[in-house]
Amino acid sequence: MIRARGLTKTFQRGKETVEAVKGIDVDVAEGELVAFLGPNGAGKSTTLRMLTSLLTPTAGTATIAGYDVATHPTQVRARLGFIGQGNGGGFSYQVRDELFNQGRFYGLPAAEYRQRAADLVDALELGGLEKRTVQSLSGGQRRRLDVALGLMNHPPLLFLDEPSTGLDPHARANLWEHISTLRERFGMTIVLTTHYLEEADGMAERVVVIDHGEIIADAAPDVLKREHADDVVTLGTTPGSPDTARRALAAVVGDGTPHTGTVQVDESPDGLTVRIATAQGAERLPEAIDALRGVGLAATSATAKQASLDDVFLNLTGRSLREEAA
Ligand SMILES: Nc1ncnc2c1ncn2[C@@H]1O[C@H](COP(=O)(O)OP(=O)(O)OP(=O)(O)O)[C@@H](O)[C@H]1O
Repeated sequence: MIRARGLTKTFQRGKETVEAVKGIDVDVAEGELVAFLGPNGAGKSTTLRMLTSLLTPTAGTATIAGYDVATHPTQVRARLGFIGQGNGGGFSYQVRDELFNQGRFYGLPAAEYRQRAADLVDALELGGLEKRTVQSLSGGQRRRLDVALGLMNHPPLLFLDEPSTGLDPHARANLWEHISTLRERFGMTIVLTTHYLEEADGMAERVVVIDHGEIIADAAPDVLKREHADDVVTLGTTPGSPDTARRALAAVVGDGTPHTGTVQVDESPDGLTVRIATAQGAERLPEAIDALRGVGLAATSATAKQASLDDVFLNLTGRSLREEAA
């Protein structure tokens, strides 16, 4: 559905040249739900705007359903819906008129745009709001209207630029539920940008991590976490020798090479605190407790923290996405 090679965009800001996107290669297959994740200014929006033909690439190529974005923008636009950051429609218009206007814009006959508007009002739970003005809607309702507007032409491909920014957690969860339903109902390919880690983790099948205009990782969230981050198991034990604990755990955790895990033991008068960074931490926890018991150390507390996409970003860049997004 999407194929980009060496996609590049530079902007001139006064005398300074900003390399917003530096030669991105990316493919998106039909039916995929892909999240572009990265901090502010990473180049996510610029990439999306090139893929939607809104911005001409400085170098490289991108095709949508086989049509080049630079040479065939009309064919490209006919196949996609684009929901930018904070569209909102005309504030003083009624919801229903906004939807109808969008249908007219795409040249649909009246019977058809009325039917589509009714379907989308139903799918996005905008029922009862049709006669309200856009400005009177809540943030979440307005975002759902944005999505409905983007879907009036029944695009096989939908781009959403930061769909949930500014929404409270409840409205975000609700919007996601609607996006999933729409995807099942209309079988769309969806590409979105976000800087919410949990959102990319929970909702996307594939995450493309972008930093400083480059793709630094591209895989399913679970694969990214397995390959680039460790779970952390923390155990408290009764007092004893840190060296004994370390030796006992080496058999469980491995030799400290990447992906086999590392063990750190701190001693205090109350006992030992053991920190094990390893893949599949929760599964290793019982083994670790058994190994310690075998050398006379009883566990007094135990937690297993799963690796997150923030750990992935931190390990790849040395920076926390959580702090940058805050
Ligand atoms: N029209 C423009 N003129 C000059 N610089 C621009 C322009 N548009 C974007 N940039 C710069 O390009 C870089 C990438 O911006 P972009 O908006 O693509 O990032 P982003 O990852 O989408 O960030 P955000 O999450 O804040 O939307 C930034 O340094 C930005 O300041």
